[in-house]
Amino acid sequence: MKLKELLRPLVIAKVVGNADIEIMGIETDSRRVRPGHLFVALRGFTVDGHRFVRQAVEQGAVAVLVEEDVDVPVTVVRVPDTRRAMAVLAATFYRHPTRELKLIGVTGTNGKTTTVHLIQRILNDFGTPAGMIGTIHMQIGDRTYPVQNTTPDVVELQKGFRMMRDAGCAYAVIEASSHALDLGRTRGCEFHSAVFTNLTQDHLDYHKTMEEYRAAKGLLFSQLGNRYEDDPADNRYAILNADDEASAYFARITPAQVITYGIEQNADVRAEQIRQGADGTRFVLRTFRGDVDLHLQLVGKFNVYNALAATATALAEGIPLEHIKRSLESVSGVNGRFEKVDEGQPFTVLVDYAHTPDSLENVLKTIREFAEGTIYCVVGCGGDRDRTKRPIMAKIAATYADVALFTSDNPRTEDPEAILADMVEGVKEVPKDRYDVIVDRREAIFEAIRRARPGDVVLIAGKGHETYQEINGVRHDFDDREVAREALRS
Ligand SMILES: CC(=O)N[C@H]1[C@@H](OP(=O)(O)OP(=O)(O)OC[C@H]2O[C@@H](n3ccc(=O)[nH]c3=O)[C@H](O)[C@@H]2O)O[C@H](CO)[C@@H](O)[C@@H]1O[C@H](C)C(=O)N[C@@H](C)C(=O)N[C@H](CCC(=O)O)C(=O)O
Ligand SMILES: Nc1ncnc2c1ncn2[C@@H]1O[C@H](COP(=O)(O)OP(=O)(O)OP(=O)(O)O)[C@@H](O)[C@H]1O
Ligand SMILES: N[C@H](CCC[C@H](N)C(=O)O)C(=O)O
Ligand SMILES: [Mg+2]
Repeated sequence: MKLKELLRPLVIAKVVGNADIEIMGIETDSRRVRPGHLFVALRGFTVDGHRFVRQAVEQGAVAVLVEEDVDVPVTVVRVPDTRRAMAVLAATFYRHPTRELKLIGVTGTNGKTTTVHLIQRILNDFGTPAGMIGTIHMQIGDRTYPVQNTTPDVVELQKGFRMMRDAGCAYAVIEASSHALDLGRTRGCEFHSAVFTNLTQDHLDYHKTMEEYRAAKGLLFSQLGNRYEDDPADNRYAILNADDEASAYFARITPAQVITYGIEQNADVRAEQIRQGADGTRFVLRTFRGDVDLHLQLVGKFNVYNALAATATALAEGIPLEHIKRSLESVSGVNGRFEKVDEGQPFTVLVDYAHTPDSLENVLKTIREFAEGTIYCVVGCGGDRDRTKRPIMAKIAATYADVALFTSDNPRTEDPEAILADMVEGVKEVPKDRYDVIVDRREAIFEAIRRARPGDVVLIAGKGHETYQEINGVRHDFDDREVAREALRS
């Protein structure tokens, strides 16, 4: 696309140089710039992208988008805010793919990945192909692509949506993290539906207060648009958890139609007579399109919520309840969520991505419902993230497990011992025989498995599907499931 065409929707832009040039791609990282690219300089949390303008040009950028004058031998486009301008340019460059796709966004503290997975499964099974972007990867058809963030930045998103469209997708289902919403990574995305899972403590390092955190999530609902047409495909829906008090706020700020789901409160889609068993969870699913008995292979009340959210979303799309039931019942699990590691040992080993107080408590309570013996919980907290959740998570582990082994998660740039000291603050009142501190995660996993006796359960929490451990900016190969398997074999 010609630069001048690309710039047409931008109201305030000062162009120095030739705008009659072809732009082959938009890039925000100088290291990835290729000949023909437009380089966008963003002021980041750690560095100012304007520092890399020269490098970008040396690598072949034919134009740069900046907030300050720079002296480079290519076309310079100066705008007041490169982040905002980039959102406009990316949507224009990729020809507004979210106008040709129905975009469903899922937000909430916990359950986004699981819910996105369930919605995508139902849509695909029904014959309406859906691409997906989230914590684990981007998926289009049988192909997966790595992602750096749960919700990638503006350019990657638009590019991903265009790839989905080219691959024949009718839907895109994405996780919308609060960081992404707050940082404007979803600008230019025209959402068809927005789904809310729940709001509990996390990320207070970034959002400071729960109100700010809620407001960030609210952006997804206020951005929804308000079409009410005869064609249901053009309607907009907000799918809200009736059992979470934040939903009232989202209902207030969204112009879209509201559909509620829940267990405790009266809702449009509800679960009744929930029964947990060794082979999953059974319940009666009551909806505005009829009732049905459901047998989820997923365990835990929290997964009933995820299934309800997915059901409400799919019903809004006109998918028959019988199809929804069949799809949900066929899901055996989600990568790194309540995943069993089985080497034939006489006790249970589970790897789960719980890395917030609420998810850890839910998972441990679920285990308590079926555990016959001692429950061991190996858990740590990530560095460079919400410090205030550390003592709370430690207290939860030591309360709901019989023995907690505190260890490292991804220390990132923090001192692992200091993170553990924050955690131990939370268990001052707890008897010392209920917890231990083992800094090295591998050793902690080995120790828990060494201690386990027949009938016991070992929960390894916090890293789920992750295949690395980030220490001092370096990602080392590390997979809880692999390490557990090694421990079980030794
Ligand atoms: C705090 C935060 O969100 N940071 C994001 C941000 O990085 P940053 O601002 O530090 O970037 P920076 O390093 O200062 O660089 C500034 C600019 O210079 C460019 N640059 C930099 C170096 C260079 O040599 N050349 C160059 O051009 C960079 O590409 C960038 O455009 O922009 C990057 C590119 O989009 C993101 O990958 C990065 O996410 C980091 C990895 C991160 O950990 N983010 C977390 C907090 C996050 O967003 N998490 C949520 C999920 C949370 C949840 O719900 O659980 C998520 O959506 O992933
Ligand atoms: N609806 C839910 N409510 C509370 N906890 C949940 C729920 N669904 C899943 N969990 C727990 O939270 C963990 C993370 O689930 P999931 O990956 O689906 O959430 P997420 O919101 O995508 O997380 P992230 O913010 O890291 O992307 C699971 O391993 C499980 O322990
Ligand atoms: N999306 C979450 C992932 C946390 C995963 C956990 N293993 C950690 O490193 O804290 C975050 O960025 O806070
Ligand atoms: Mg996720």
